[in-house]
Amino acid sequence: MLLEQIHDPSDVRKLNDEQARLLCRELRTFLLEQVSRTGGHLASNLGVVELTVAIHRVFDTSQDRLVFDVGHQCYVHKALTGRRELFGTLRQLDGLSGFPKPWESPHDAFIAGHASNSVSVALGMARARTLLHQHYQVLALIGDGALGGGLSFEGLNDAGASHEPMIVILNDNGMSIDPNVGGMSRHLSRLRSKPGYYAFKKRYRQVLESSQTGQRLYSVSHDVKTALKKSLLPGSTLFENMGFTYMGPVDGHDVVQLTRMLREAKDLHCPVLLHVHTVKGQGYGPAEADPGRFHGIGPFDVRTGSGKPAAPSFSSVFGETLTRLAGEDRRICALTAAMVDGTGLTKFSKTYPSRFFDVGIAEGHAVATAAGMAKQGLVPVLAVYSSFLQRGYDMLLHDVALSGLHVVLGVDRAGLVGADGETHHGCFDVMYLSQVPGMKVFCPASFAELRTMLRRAVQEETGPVAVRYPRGGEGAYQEDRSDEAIACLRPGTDITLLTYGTLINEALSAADLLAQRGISAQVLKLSTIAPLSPETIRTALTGTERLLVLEDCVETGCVGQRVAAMMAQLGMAPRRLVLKNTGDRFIPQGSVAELRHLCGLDAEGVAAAAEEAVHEQ
Ligand SMILES: Cc1ncc(C[n+]2csc(CCOP(=O)(O)OP(=O)(O)O)c2C)c(N)n1
Ligand SMILES: CC(=O)[C@@H](O)[C@H](O)COP(=O)(O)O
Ligand SMILES: [Mg+2]
Repeated sequence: MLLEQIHDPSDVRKLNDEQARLLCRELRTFLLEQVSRTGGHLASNLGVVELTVAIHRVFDTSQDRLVFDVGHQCYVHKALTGRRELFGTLRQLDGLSGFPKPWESPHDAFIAGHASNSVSVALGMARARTLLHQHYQVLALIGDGALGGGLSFEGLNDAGASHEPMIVILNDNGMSIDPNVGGMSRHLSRLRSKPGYYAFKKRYRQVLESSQTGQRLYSVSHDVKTALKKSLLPGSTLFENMGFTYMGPVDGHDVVQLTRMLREAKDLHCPVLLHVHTVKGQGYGPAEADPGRFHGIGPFDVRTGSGKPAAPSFSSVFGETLTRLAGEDRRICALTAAMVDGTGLTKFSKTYPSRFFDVGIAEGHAVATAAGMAKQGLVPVLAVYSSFLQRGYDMLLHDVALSGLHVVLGVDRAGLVGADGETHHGCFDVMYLSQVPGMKVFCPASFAELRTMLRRAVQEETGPVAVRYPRGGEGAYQEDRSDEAIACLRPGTDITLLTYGTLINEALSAADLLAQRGISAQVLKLSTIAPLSPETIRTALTGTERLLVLEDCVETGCVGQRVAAMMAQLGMAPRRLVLKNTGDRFIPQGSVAELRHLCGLDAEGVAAAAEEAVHEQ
């Protein structure tokens, strides 16, 4: 196999065109074999096989800087940069990351995970190169979905006018996770339908430059050039108008043509945008037919394309409940920032299409537009992953909270998410939501509680309100005690275990373990983590000598710190306080169970910490 002889990208640079084509075929087989075993972001990677090989034929990523946007499409790059043999550990604890990680390889120029920052980062690198008098190429590889995010426009706006030599490679497959949306997406689809655009433009330049009249005309003035271009090339691209040299659209599955175009782009020494047309899932029938399902997929059977059927999850319960609520109130609208299926909104989108808005990868915009809807009398419900909502923090404060608007947030993927790792864990929302004045934060611990809390958030609340829930399903706790601000699920005398959300399952199991060790643990469950009422704290925690607070968020700003401060202010500080959380650090990838264990948030870890606290004098 040719792939087995590729130990380093320098081996790719030695390949002739025929060998490059063969390598692409082998890489597709490799991706299918590997990802079908481990799960991962398959469809996007199948789509960039030729593009990645072409990049490595032209550039040396140990020196040149290749900045991935989102980074979920980096598998081929990893396979070609000495990490092929690690694919059996993909997205597992201590294994190969599914995203670029500079600490994994010098070929990974920058960390990635969240969309739309690549042009900005690449421009920063290009500026550093120029100011430090260094000589390397800078590339940003961005998908059409990520291009729709506002940050991309800020990057393009700056980069286009910068004159910095850099190449933005736009991987346009017409898809985000779902079909791409928005005006930019339409602009791209119009460009895609003119595959001869770049070739025609090149010919037109050659013709003008070769005749004397043409040369005179071409060099007379910018106005003449622009007028000529406009008359000959109606619909010149937004990118050109921003200051980029536009190349494309080029067939993203023709490795030879791609190589040629990249070489041309490299020689231009200015901001270039290379528009590449690819097919998401290319070369694997089931993924081409259903790229959304194969965007991020668990292990599956390559022959049939089928995997484990989806189990009920907090997201699916959220979507069902919201669809039901929307049937009762015509003011209810659902919004998503490009995560229709992930947030459980597929059914809503089909049942109430006129009240469903996929705004693209634009979380800040989603929050602000929800504010506008709320101000004018609608009840907007934005379902958004916790880590992506970080993008909307200012809009939460400025556009929603300052006016006390009734915007409902379904904060999905709260807490540890598992295999996506550092960039995707929802470990910050507890802190940043709790500090928004007027924000109420509900934390369901079961599907039943999610149903009740979402109904309450939509129908009874009047200001900003968030319902936060994790990735996946519920545990053994399936009751609905959401009416109680603090529910006592188990009485005990030696120590109180206080928690919220699905960590209640770990707390209850820890109490069982402690009982076996002769320790009596009280287990309390919070329904709301913001605001926290001093009265509730006083009533629930009176007489508690030892308190352990269990949470899957960072420590600074966690509920435990707030409860402790409140208790101190009430003059009832516990004799011993233990805060169990993810700490002030980034948590790596792994299964949720492994990561809970790593952070001491599993039953065993909690029991051990509680036991130590009880035995401490
Ligand atoms: C800020 C942010 N919002 C949402 C996501 C989730 N997300 C990951 S990939 C993706 C689609 C990206 O589409 P595109 O850039 O076109 O890449 P493709 O998968 O089509 O190759 C989305 C919405 C994210 N990673 N970051
Ligand atoms: C790359 C990315 O950001 C998304 O595809 C993310 O991996 C989705 O995560 P879920 O699997 O939790 O929906
Ligand atoms: Mg795309």
